[in-house]
Amino acid sequence: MPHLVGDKRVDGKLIDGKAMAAKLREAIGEQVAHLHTHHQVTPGLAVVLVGEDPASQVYVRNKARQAGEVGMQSFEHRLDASVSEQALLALIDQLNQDPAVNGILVQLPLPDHIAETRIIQAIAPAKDVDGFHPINVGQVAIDGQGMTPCTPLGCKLLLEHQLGDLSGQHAVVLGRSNIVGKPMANLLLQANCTVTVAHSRTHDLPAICRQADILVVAVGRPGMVKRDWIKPGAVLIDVGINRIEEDDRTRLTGDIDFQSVQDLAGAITPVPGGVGPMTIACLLLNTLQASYQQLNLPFPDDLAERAWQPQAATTP
Ligand SMILES: Nc1nc(=O)c2c([nH]1)NC[C@@H]1CN(c3ccc(C(=O)N[C@@H](CCC(=O)O)C(=O)O)cc3)C=[N+]21
Repeated sequence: MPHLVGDKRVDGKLIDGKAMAAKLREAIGEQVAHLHTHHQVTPGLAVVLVGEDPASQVYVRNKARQAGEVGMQSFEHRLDASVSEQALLALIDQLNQDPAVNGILVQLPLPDHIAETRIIQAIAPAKDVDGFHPINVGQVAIDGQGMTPCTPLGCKLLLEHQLGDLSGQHAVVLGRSNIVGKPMANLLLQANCTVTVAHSRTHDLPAICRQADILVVAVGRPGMVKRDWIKPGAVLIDVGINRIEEDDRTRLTGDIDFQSVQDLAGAITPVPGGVGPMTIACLLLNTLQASYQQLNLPFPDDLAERAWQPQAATTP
């Protein structure tokens, strides 16, 4: 049944992040080919993994593989969990200097003996495709022009595809991490939403969430958001990726109790197949953008929008 969000009609459907990410990667691939043909440049992404966390290994492998699939060069650096902060800083310095490397991602979390903030601050802001460096955080907060963190960027693109202009919508962001919640709130504010950031200390979370036309949930608690937290017709973005051991196998589930809210929502992202694939596609988008900027070429800002048009046409 159709619902109204503000004055916009949405229709209770799944937001297919996996399909949208595939289209976005296709458009990125065309742009990579263009750079190669006309500027003899192959964008390069360096991914650094410290330690052997199995989930991180899967993500890093996926990032490197998808970079290759769009025609980028990927450089994987795997370091032992016991590596010193100094050695990691030396590697980052080397990647900062390397002209073949346009983007650098250091997979988080890092082992306890390494100060994450020091590592993030060592990455050249122009190559910081995660958008975690204070220069980029500040620039995104000021005017949205900095390198934007991949997950919030992916969520914003999904929302704009669903709703068009987001002006005047009440967006509630549940979670206040530096990686998702805070940058998400800044992006939504930039897009003219009225933004509420709620978190574990917020009084009466359900009542706050019920006000949301747009609800972005990034708390890491499986199924926390229930049916009575939802305004009918709201667009729901589930950033949570929780691994649940069940009947001898691992199941992925989000922070929203999907079954209970599905028919009430205007639209909702599934887990898996929602925000996750868009996160990786946006990492490639940022790497492409970093390459353009390092070459002083104008970046086609509407790339994602065009990727999802019926007859995806890419122009130089
Ligand atoms: N410096 C840094 N940058 C990151 O962007 C970063 C990070 N560290 N550390 C870990 C988190 C996690 N993350 C995910 C990306 C894609 C999926 C993804 O594609 N998920 C699939 C399922 C994949 C699966 O089966 O596990 C989906 O939701 O459909 C998930 C998680 C990026 N992270």
